[in-house]
Amino acid sequence: MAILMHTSKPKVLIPEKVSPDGLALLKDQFEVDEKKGLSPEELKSIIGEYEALIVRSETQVTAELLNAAKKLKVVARAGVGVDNVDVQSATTHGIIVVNSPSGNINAAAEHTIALLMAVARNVGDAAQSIKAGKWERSRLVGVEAKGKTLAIVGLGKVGLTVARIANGLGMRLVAYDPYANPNLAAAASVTLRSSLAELLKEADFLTLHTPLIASTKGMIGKAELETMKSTARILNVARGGMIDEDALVEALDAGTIAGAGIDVFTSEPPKPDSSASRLIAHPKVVATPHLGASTREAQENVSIDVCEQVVSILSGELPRSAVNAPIILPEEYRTLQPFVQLVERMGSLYTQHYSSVKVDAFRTTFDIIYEGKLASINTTKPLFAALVKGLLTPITSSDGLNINIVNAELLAKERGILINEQRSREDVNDKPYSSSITLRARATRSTSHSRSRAASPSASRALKAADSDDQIIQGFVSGNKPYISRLDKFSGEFVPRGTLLICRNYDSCGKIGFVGNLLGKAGVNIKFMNVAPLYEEAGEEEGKDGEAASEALMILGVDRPVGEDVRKALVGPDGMLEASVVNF
Ligand SMILES: NC(=O)C1=CN([C@@H]2O[C@H](COP(=O)(O)OP(=O)(O)OC[C@H]3O[C@@H](n4cnc5c(N)ncnc54)[C@H](O)[C@@H]3O)[C@@H](O)[C@H]2O)C=CC1
Ligand SMILES: O=C(O)C(=O)COP(=O)(O)O
Repeated sequence: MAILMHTSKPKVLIPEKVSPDGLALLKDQFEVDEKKGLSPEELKSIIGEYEALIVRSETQVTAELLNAAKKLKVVARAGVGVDNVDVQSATTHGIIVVNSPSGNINAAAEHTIALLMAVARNVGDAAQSIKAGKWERSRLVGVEAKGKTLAIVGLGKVGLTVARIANGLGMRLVAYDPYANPNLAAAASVTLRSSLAELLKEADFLTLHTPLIASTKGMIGKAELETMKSTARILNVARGGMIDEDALVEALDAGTIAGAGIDVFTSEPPKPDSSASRLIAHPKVVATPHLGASTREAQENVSIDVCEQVVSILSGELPRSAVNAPIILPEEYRTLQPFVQLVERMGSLYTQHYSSVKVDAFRTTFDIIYEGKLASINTTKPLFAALVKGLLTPITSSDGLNINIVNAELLAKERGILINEQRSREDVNDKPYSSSITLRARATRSTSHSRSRAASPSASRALKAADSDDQIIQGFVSGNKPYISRLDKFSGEFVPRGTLLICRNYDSCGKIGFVGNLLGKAGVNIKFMNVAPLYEEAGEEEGKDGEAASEALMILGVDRPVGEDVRKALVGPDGMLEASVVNF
């Protein structure tokens, strides 16, 4: 079987300014191309070479760009908002989108407070005036934050951080967020309002902290502005497009809104004569060029956060903050990660071993049984994906198929693979591990539903009842290392790593010498060898001389790939019954 290997380092494209702190993590393993100022056409023409793309808010990651991306496995957004990424299209292509959900929250919240104070005390106007040689003390009298009502729309991570800082300024805090956690709101001294209309009426300062989505687009328009106090000031460090820029300019001109501090615009950078440009030019507006996340600290945080995730994804591990995949809790992540590796290797061992010993041995109906502690975890989706990846990667082109938690279910279905997930409550207290996994390929196609989660009373009872023609692989994790503990009817522990030669033979003298001799002639060194005897319930078979003979499995770790000619030469009347070569 052809095993595909990368001959060159995977490539990562960074078309924007991303802090070098994270990029340093990539440079050893990947080819990192920082290419700023690319036009959409230029980006499209080169994206096909890259496995990872790291962006901030300026690069538009469109469906058209993703269509041109032949090898892309991850789009990493070094920040929070993914409104510049076509996440749906990425999902369709099996491309994981990750972001840094908390790396720049503090920066965005502090910038909001900076704008609040700047607007309250006319800092922008005063700075320009004094630089122009003026001394306008009476025109530039401001207002205090203390005692004023800060109305927050969107009480998520940034909104809550703004609330906590504003609480320290002595502001009265109210918020509108239909999905807010009331306990977190109360702990931050925020009173929740049940409608936006109610909130707007009482705002001295209004600040927006929602994502730009259908329900927030244009949420502050002419009609909303008209319900606000004429002394109210508006802040936006979330996204352009949530406030109608023309309506705000009109209200500022008419004096029905007192001022605004704006960091984000409908077009960035603003086009000349656009509504964004008019808003920026307005004397009552303090404007900044999308600087919310632009602190050294935040850029370092988000860069390290997403680069670590790029490394994880390109190494076949789970990302921490996938936008288009189920979120794995940190404690679950720690539990699952070694099992993800185990399951992927079990799947890969299955495909490589069985299709090597018998061409048509690959089956499409599998039971995967989680036993012990693993049986009580909430989500097994990453394990399911790892199994599909392990099963299919050895028989597909690694460039053509990018299997991950986003698309595994769909790909399994497309290939007619049924995976029936079961949880066994069987006690594993007498074992040297707390969880184990059994993969069973059924001899006949079952009608069971893919990803069904039937709880099985006991994995070993289920296996005892199994068809003798079922193919079985069992494994466990110990000290974070994956072990295979059973392969078919043989039990014996080995680590699925490097190149393994797996031989089935009658347990008689001279077999080890036979294999060693042949491998030696082929220049292959044996690094280690394990012998796996028959599993306790498996019976003995008749040897070639008619006597009852016991079979055993020999697992040899070798230092280089074993050619198909050598593998074939190992099998014969004086040698092995079967031999397979497996690469991890
Ligand atoms: N200017 C900048 O450089 C930065 C901007 N941001 C932006 O700030 C915004 C908030 O970010 P996070 O706090 O991290 O997000 P988050 O997801 O933690 O919070 C968003 C909140 O908005 C609420 N929400 C959603 N729809 C709503 C609706 N229709 N009405 C009221 N509330 C609604 C949600 O329930 C959630 O609590 C995002 O748009 C993000 O892109 C974030 C960092 C830097
Ligand atoms: O994280 C966000 O949502 C931001 O808006 C920050 O954008 P930036 O990375 O500074 O282009």
